[in-house]
Order: sequence, then C-alpha cells, then structure tokens
Amino acid sequence: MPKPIVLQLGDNIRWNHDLHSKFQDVFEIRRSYSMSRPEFIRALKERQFGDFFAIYRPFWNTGGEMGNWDEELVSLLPDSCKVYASAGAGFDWVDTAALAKKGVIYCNAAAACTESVADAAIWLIISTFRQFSWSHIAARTLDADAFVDANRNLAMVSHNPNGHTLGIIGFGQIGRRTAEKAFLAMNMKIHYHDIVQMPAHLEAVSKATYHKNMDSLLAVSDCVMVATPFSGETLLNASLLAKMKTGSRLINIARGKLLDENALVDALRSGKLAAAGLDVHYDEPNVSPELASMKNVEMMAHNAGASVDSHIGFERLGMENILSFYKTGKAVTPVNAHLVSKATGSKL
Ligand SMILES: O=CC(=O)O
Repeated sequence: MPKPIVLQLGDNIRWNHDLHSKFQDVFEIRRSYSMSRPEFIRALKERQFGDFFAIYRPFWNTGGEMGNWDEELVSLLPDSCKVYASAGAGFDWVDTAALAKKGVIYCNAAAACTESVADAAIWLIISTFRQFSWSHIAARTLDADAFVDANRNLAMVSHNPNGHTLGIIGFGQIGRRTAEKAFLAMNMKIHYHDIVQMPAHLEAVSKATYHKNMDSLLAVSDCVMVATPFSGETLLNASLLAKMKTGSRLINIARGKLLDENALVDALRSGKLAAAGLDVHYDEPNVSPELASMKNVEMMAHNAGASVDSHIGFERLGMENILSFYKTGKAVTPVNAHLVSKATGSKL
C-alpha cells in the first residue's frame, strides 16, 4: 500500500531528525518549500503534491510565503486532506472555520512556545514596573547626560512588582504559565478574565481570581496583560483603557491588532497609564513611532516565543499531531475540532 502523503511547508527539519525519520517511515513527504502564492495556487490546482493527507509546517520563519490560509486556498485542498499542523501559537492567519467546513483539523503549537512566551511576559512585566526601558535607552545612547538623568530620576517612578495585582485577559496555557511564574517568583496577586472560568485545580496553581466581567478585572489590576487569540476585532480601545487603574501598566504578548495603539499613546501621554510592554504591534513589521519614542514603553520585535526550545517543540508537536491523528483519529492540540465535528458530524 502506498504511504499517505504529507505536504511539508517551508524549510528542512533542523532538530528532530530521529522523529522525522520515523515520520517518513509512515508518510511520504512532498515539499512546497517557499512557493509564492501564485505558484502555490497553481501547484494545488494542478494537484502537484498529489492527494495529501496532512499539511505540516515545522517552523514559522518559512512556509508562510503563500500568505493567509483563507477560503481561496482552503477551497483548493484535496478532499484527502484531513489535518494541518503548524508551528506557532496564534492562528489569525488561518481560517480555521473554512478548514473545518472542508473537514480539516487545524492544530497549533502553543504548547511548544508557552515557556518562552511566559518568560518574555515576565520580562515585560518587570520592565514596565521598574521602567527599565528608560535605563536601557539612556545607557545605549552613550549620552552621559541621558545616563545621569536616568541614574538620578528613574527611582522616582520605579516600583517592585511584588504584591501588585496582575490582571490577565485570556487564561490559556500562556496566560496561566505567566501567572504561575509571577505568583511564585514575585508574589503577584493573579486575577483573570476569560470566556469561561478555569477549573479550580488550574486556578489553584497561582491562586487566581476569576472575573466574568472584563471591566472589573481592569479596575483592580496594577498591570493588565493581553494573552488572548485575535478574533478579528480590536479588544482594548480607548473606552476600555479608560477603565484601567490610573498609573497602571499594559502588556501585550498576543497580537498587535488586539490593542488600539493610538488610544494607548493617549493613555500614556495623559499619565492614565504609567508604562506599556509590547511584544506585538498593530502594523508589523512597522512599529508606532510615537510608542517607540516613549521611554516608558518597553518593546520587542515579536520575539516572545522565539527560542531554540520553541523551534524544537514546534517541529515535534507538528509531527506528533499528524501521527496521532493518523493512528487514533485524535490530534494532540487541535483548535477547531468542535467546528469539524459540527461540519462533518464526526466525533473528534
Ligand atoms: O506569535 C507567535 C505565535 O503565534 O506563535
């Protein structure tokens, strides 16, 4: 019997050669490498990859050159395609509902980068409480006056996170791991808002308090962290920022479009917010020049999840998802299984 085909997007495997070789015992791998959108569409239309069973994207640096996985691309998938396993936590670039209608399970890899993103979140939290970006900028400009200014004056606005309240919007794996670290390492009080309350044993890890209502979370938090997937709409706009505590801080490690950056600029300028820490930006790869010029804004180039450890985990989890789905009909980290069940009537 011929082996089922897996379409591998992007570069070669870099780390998990043993698992990849076992993967190849089970599947025939076909490659699209880094085809542009027109090339990829032509290849799908001409069935150049055959009737593949799965799509596998091991890392996020390559394999995304065809652009967003919208209706146009999804409609071109062969009926044989049942699972798409990709690197990365966020899936705002994939129409998971359209995949579900086609009967394709989409699996993300948040589990593989949770540790890296949570560490980066802790760094942003510390930096915003202590206003370390001011200190970085002053030291790196090689300007002695700026150095002396930061050296003398930063202490006036710098606070220890210890004992302060961290309010987390989105208590998934990344939100919970950040909460655990902040609770254990810095004795922060953890509050969270999510669509549903987490089971008691998950709250117990960081003694977390649930807020059904986001406004009440904003009202008690000394630092609000956004850790929820992007659903297509800006979440934190001017009216929600106005509900935050005066002098509090805002962290975004999720997606830039969840936050109205102009409203954030106004909130920082007016002193409503003391500081912000941003891994992600509204119009990546462009960064807001206003925010970039503020010494109380810590920022990164969307690197929170970027580490060798995440890369190793992304490769593995993708293969494990496809193998598990092939062998048992169940994926390890599906995100649209409920939609696929609804569309196909199958129980997944
Ligand atoms: O932003 C990073 C990811 O989606 O994993």
